[in-house]
Amino acid sequence: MARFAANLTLLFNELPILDRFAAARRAGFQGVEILFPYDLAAGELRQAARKSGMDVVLINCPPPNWAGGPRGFAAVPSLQDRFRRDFERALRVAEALSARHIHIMSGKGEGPAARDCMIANLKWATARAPHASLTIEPINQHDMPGYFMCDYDLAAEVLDAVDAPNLGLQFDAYHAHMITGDVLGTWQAHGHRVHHIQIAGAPGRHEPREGDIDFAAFFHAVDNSGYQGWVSAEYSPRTTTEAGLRWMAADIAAE
Ligand SMILES: O=C(O)[C@@H](O)C(=O)CO
Ligand SMILES: [Mg+2]
Repeated sequence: MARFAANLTLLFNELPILDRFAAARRAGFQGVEILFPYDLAAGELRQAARKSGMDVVLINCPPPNWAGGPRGFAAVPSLQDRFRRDFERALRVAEALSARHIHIMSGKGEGPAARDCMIANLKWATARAPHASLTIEPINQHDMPGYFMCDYDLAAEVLDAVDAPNLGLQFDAYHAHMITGDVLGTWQAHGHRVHHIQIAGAPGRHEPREGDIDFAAFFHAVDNSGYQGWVSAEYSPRTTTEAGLRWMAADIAAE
C-alpha cells in the first residue's frame, strides 16, 4: 500500500500549524501536505517537519487562498507575469521545505485561449524547474465554479501537449467522483499519468469510506497499478481529526 500523508491545511487544525506535524506522525502518517505555506516561516515549518520525521509531500503555487481568493493563474492569459512570479516563489518555498510536488492551479477560464495559455505556462514551468515534480489537478465545478482545470480528458490533453516527464496528474478521488461519478473507471483511464493521489469521502468531503466511493476497490486498483507515490488525506474531519482516523488503521491493517 502507498504511504499516507496528512493534509495539514484540513487535518489536525484543532492545533497550531507547527504542532500538527507531530500530531500527524503520532496518528500514523508519514508525510504532510500544506496547501498554503506562504504566510508561515519556511524555516519553522522545515524544523517542525524534521523534528517529527515527516516528509513534506506537496505544496500549492501561491496564492491560492483557501478563504476565497483567486485559485491560481496558469490558464489566465492576461496574468502570465503574475503566474511566473508566483511560480518562482513556490520553487523557493518548495526547496526550503524539500517538498516533493508543487501543484499548479489553473484559475478561472474557458476555451482555447485558457488552454493554450496553460500549456504555454506549463511548458515554461517544466523547463524552468526540470528537477521539480509539478502537478495539475482536475477540480469539480460545484466546489470551484468557473475553474478551468475541471475535467480529466482536458487534463490529459494538456499533459500530452506539454509532454514533460516532470509534470503529472494529481488524482483527487473526491473530485474524480464529483466530476465523473466513476473513480475506478477514471483511475483505469488516467492512472498512468498520476504523480500524486488525494482522498476524501464523496459527497461531503469528510472521512474516506463515508460516502459513495469504494475505497477498498480503489486502493486495490492503485496497488495493482504499481503506483509508488503518496496518498494524502485531504478532507474536512466530521468532528475531530483523531475521532475520524479509523479508516486509516483499517487500510493499513488490510495490507
Ligand atoms: O482538492 C483540492 O481542493 C486541493 O487539492 C487544492 O489544491 C485546492 O486548493
Ligand atoms: Mg485535492
